[in-house]
Amino acid sequence: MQLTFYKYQGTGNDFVMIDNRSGFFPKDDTTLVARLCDRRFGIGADGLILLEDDDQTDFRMVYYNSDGNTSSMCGNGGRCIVAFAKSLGIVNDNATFIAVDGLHHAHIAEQGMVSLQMKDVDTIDINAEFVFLDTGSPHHVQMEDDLQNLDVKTLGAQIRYSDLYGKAGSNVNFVHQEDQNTFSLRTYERGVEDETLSCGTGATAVAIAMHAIGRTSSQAIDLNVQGGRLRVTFKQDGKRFTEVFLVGPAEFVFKGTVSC
Ligand SMILES: N[C@@H](CCC[C@H](N)C(=O)O)C(=O)O
Repeated sequence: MQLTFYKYQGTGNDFVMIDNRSGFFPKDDTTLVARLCDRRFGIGADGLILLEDDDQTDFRMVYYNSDGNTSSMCGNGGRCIVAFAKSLGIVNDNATFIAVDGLHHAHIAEQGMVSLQMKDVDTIDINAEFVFLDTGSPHHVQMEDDLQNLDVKTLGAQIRYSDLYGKAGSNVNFVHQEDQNTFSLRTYERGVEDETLSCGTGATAVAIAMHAIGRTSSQAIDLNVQGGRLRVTFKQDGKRFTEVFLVGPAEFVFKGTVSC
């Protein structure tokens, strides 16, 4: 089969995008997805995303990690698929789509910045050493003094596979506070099993966690990730975080065909 694909990236979190409105893609072929995402034997990406038709919304997002398995929500991928849908003429500057964690609204602003509404968060597990919360995907968040010299792959894997998270595992974020409303983070991603240059649900989790533990009182938080900068805004209603938006760039890289 000759497969046409589009490569997108959002702050360095990169994705193979496929227009599957015709339903041609073999969705259960884990080996194929993993091979397409492989950086040596395939196109190379942190994940693969199918854009599909949906009856109620503009489109459906189906997300796979680079290990070939479908997973929970991908925030950067959600921003990238909105840019992809616009390039296909499916949406203009506003989009509504369905993903594994439910309905999402998004807006494309000037210079291609995509603002994506994330799910509300009302359960935050605060511990002495870390915070755990689900922003569409599960995230462990812990503070670090020396973020730049941290062995994120080794430490992240230890936490991801620890008894804390059992079989399901978790994504793991290491955070350093820069100023009142700016944090730097590095993320180990489940399903990629490595550090990625950015994780959108991770940045969202860090922003909400830092507010929840009193590190900031701001409701507009800047996040330095390895591949750029993201912003997360939200409203707080008691223990519930609502109107959560993840904002950042989403860029087309190249289009190609591959035989598979
Ligand atoms: N890169 C993503 C997160 C993708 C899902 C994650 N790897 C998981 O399986 O939990 C993002 O931008 O949110």
